[in-house]
Amino acid sequence: MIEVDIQHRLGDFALDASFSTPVGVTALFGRSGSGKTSIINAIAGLLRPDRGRVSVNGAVFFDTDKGIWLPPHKRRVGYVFQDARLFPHLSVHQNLRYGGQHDEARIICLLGLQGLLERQPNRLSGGERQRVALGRALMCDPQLLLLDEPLAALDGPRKAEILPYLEALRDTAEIPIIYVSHAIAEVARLGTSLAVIRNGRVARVGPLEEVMADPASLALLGRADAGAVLTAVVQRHDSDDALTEVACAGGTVLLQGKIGQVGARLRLRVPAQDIILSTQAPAGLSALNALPVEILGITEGDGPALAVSLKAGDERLLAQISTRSARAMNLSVGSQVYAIFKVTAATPDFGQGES
Ligand SMILES: Nc1ncnc2c1ncn2[C@@H]1O[C@H](COP(=O)(O)OP(=O)(O)OP(=O)(O)O)[C@@H](O)[C@H]1O
Repeated sequence: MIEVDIQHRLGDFALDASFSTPVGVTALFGRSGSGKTSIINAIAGLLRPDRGRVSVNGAVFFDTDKGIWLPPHKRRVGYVFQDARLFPHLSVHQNLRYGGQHDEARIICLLGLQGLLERQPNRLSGGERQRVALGRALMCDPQLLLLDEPLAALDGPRKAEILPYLEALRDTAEIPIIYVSHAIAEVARLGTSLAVIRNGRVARVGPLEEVMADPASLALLGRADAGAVLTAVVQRHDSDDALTEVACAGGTVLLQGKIGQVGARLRLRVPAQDIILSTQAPAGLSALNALPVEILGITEGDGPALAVSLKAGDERLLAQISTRSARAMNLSVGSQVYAIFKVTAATPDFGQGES
């Protein structure tokens, strides 16, 4: 359990953030300048807040009321930055061992570093460098891992290469991870909890699927980023049409290209703005996905759009439609409709599960 409650003034910027999240990956998501890095710097001890308290699994890092302040090196926190910050004169193996040798064999295997150990950092790709930085942080035996935009400097293919390693880390690590990002696709793929940071405050926090399916997320995350996350299992690949068929709680969904191995579990983010609602099963439409859903709620937003909360099996979808459409279609809570979307809308951005 991570418990954060900090207040701090940085020039004109006021940080006033509090959240508590269970073990897993807590994604801190927000625009540039919203205060994400300041929050994790306070957790790491690189920034000393004016007031507050931070504890991780019961270990108190600081508590201004009780006069507790642990210096950074006593917090056992692993920190990975956007740029890997490896020592250029040391080999990969020497870089890994710089802070410790905790669980070395397993970490090298988990991050696929076996073939890289004797290389110098200047002979690594950006993705490989980040894997080494992750390994180095883990070999210090941290009780908390802080990842500050670790993929931001990488191009699409390099992101695709490193994401499965981060997923493996999430699924096997026994320590909490805080993952800072302003890329919703990464957050949706890796997070277990989501804290939305706005103007130095935590605007919303909770289990990732719940926050992303909440109609309020339309205003909170913005039109381009709002959209619920479905869990899917790969059923088969259709090489003739270059499609992947996956099973979700609400029915079968088709994705573009060959995604994952048969049997692999995926997370699909379906953007709210990409869903079309229909009162009838679609015919004569090019969109290939049409899930039967029930309307759970219709929420007015700031503008002319409505957020429609949908039940697909035992999962949630979120659609954004115009007030005029809702009126013309006579939509109401309890209506059975179809959620229609193109294969591209649900296809993960970075070749999910290809490893
Ligand atoms: N030392 C400082 N003095 C004054 N203002 C600062 C200082 N450090 C950061 N800020 C301001 O605090 C705010 C939050 O910065 P922070 O780096 O925490 O945001 P962020 O969400 O991590 O942004 P990014 O995604 O761009 O890294 C910004 O408005 C920034 O300009």
